[in-house]
Amino acid sequence: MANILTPIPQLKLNDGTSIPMLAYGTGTAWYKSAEGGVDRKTVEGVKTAIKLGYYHLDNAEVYNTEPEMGIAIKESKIERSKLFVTTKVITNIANIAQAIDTSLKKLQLDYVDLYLIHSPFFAKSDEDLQKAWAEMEKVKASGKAKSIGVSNYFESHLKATLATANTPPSINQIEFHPYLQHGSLLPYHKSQNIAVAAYGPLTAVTKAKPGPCDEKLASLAKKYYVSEGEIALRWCIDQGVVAITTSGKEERLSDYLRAMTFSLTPKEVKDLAEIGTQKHYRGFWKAKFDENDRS
Ligand SMILES: NC(=O)C1=CN([C@@H]2O[C@H](COP(=O)(O)OP(=O)(O)OC[C@H]3O[C@@H](n4cnc5c(N)ncnc54)[C@H](O)[C@@H]3O)[C@@H](O)[C@H]2O)C=CC1
Ligand SMILES: O=CCc1c[nH]c2ccccc12
Repeated sequence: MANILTPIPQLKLNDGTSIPMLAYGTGTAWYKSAEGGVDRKTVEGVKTAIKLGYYHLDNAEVYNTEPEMGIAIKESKIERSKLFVTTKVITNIANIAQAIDTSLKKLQLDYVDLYLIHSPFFAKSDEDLQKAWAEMEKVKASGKAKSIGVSNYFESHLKATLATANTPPSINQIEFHPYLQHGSLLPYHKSQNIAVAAYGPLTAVTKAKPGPCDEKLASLAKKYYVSEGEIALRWCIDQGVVAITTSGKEERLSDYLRAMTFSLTPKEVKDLAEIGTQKHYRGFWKAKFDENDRS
């Protein structure tokens, strides 16, 4: 089993802070459909991740796993400053000031490193996006979030937000893998100095298999003596994109860390990207994207 021999690289955000480029999320394999008692399996999952060196933890109010993450952090006895904790707001988007307080209480933290608007689909107009963003800026000013950002935003949502923002979003967390590259969205982020984080980074080797990338992923895995999943994670990181993954299996989580021990060449990144355009696959928020597509 691999341990964290090579440190996880950090990406500098536009507000001067740094974010670890590999994260452990509690939204997919772990989320609870309703609030309830503490789920010890989730607590142990987060503790295992921290033990292995996953110091970037991703959460959201809708996952109902903030209490478990809070307990895991406490029980891990890890220094707060070593962790990078993200959470997101959507259910309580109408009262962001209260939502951050509730999340912090559940997480047993004084601040989060990153606070995100989970999706733009609550907004009926650009003004709704702009008002919500102004509330996010207040959260940052209060010190309850070191950085603020968005998730699942199209270019049009970012443009509307930037039109009135005093502080631009630091990051947009989107589904990103070879089968969902979003055309010009990544270059747009670069032009605005907004970072990108990928959820679902393993999709090409899990849910979207079989696909046109299979052969390339297999040959790269053979070349670097790693699994195809580690190639998929590296493909994000080598493009400057933060990868957010998860697993309930310690061995798998440990293996993902091998993605920190090599890099793909620019040609390998490009080849996989080109092959990936032959297939389109979206795993999350499908109905919302179909309904709202104005990209
Ligand atoms: N902002 C947003 O709207 C969203 C955010 N997220 C965040 O991203 C995190 C990761 O999202 P995922 O889509 O789960 O990431 P992912 O694409 O890395 O997939 C991880 C899943 O793949 C499974 N897996 C890994 N290797 C496998 C293999 N060889 N064969 C079969 N299955 C395998 C793992 O057990 C795990 O369940 C979430 O926990 C959440 O924190 C996820 C979805 C939406
Ligand atoms: O964050 C995206 C995926 C996800 C997992 N659990 C929920 C609950 C409600 C909305 C989205 C999600």
